[in-house]
Amino acid sequence: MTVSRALTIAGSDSGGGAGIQADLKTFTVLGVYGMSALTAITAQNTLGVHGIYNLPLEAIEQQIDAVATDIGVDAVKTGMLSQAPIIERVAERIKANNIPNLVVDPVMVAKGGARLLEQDSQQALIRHLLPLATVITPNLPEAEVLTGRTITTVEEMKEAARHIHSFGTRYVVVKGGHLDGDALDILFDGETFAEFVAPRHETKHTHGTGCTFSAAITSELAKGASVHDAVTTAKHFITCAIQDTLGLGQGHGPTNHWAYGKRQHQLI
Ligand SMILES: Nc1ncnc2c1ncn2[C@@H]1O[C@H](COP(=O)(O)OP(=O)(O)OP(=O)(O)O)[C@@H](O)[C@H]1O
Ligand SMILES: Cc1ncc(COP(=O)(O)O)c(N)n1
Repeated sequence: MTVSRALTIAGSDSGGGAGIQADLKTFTVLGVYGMSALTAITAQNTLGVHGIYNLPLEAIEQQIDAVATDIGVDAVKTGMLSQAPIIERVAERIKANNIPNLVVDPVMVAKGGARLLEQDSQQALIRHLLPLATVITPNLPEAEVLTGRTITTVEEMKEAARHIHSFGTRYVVVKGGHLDGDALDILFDGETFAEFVAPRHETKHTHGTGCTFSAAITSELAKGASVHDAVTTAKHFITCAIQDTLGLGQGHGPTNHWAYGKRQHQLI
């Protein structure tokens, strides 16, 4: 039996809705063997982030090298990388281990408002990580930071995708979760745009949607899918996960990682 292998390089969310935990759940549901390299431990629940503890660069490097040199990695995603030295070290180890199919989720601020990427480190993402990336998946506030422009329309999302593509990333997905109306995401491959639309579901339980979406893209790339097909599956996965809410916690609760599998099962 051949198994596809995916690695997440991200922070731990003790509440289980975002970060490493969301990624590993997504990998498992999509039938991919999941591995992790932790960059930080957060004390977090649905009400917010209560503490952030970055791991030493040495520990981050050893985790990436350990899995890459033995088990192998078919696709990798990055999530919370909170400081420029962490970004630089992660980029260096991805390159040194020749890890293919890099999906960058440029996590900057948690839903509750806590800063997960230091402001003076944003340029390091552009300089060190984006040129290595197959796909980058900014939400609107992240796309605004990366481009220095305000984004309020689909046309402006497309302009932002063009701008971000010029940093060297092969594909750009600008997520429209923060706009009003349908949940519309744009995929740009350097020449053409594709749109992925789902009805907006009115819910406060959207903690970790970006992590889950990018982990689903990573899973599909690990299995050999094209970027367009990977985004199609990821959109379906996250739409199911948002619609079939678990209602956990007193604040922004997690999405439902089982929902996509349940839906597929019902279709059989
Ligand atoms: N209320 C909603 N209903 C349906 N789809 C949504 C909703 N909110 C977000 N989405 C979709 O979820 C995916 C993630 O987008 P979003 O903009 O929420 O990412 P994000 O802000 O990075 O998430 P997070 O910061 O929570 O990790 C996108 O495909 C987006 O269109
Ligand atoms: C460890 C970690 N990684 C990523 C997020 C972003 O998710 P959200 O924006 O939904 O809070 C988070 N809160 N925690």
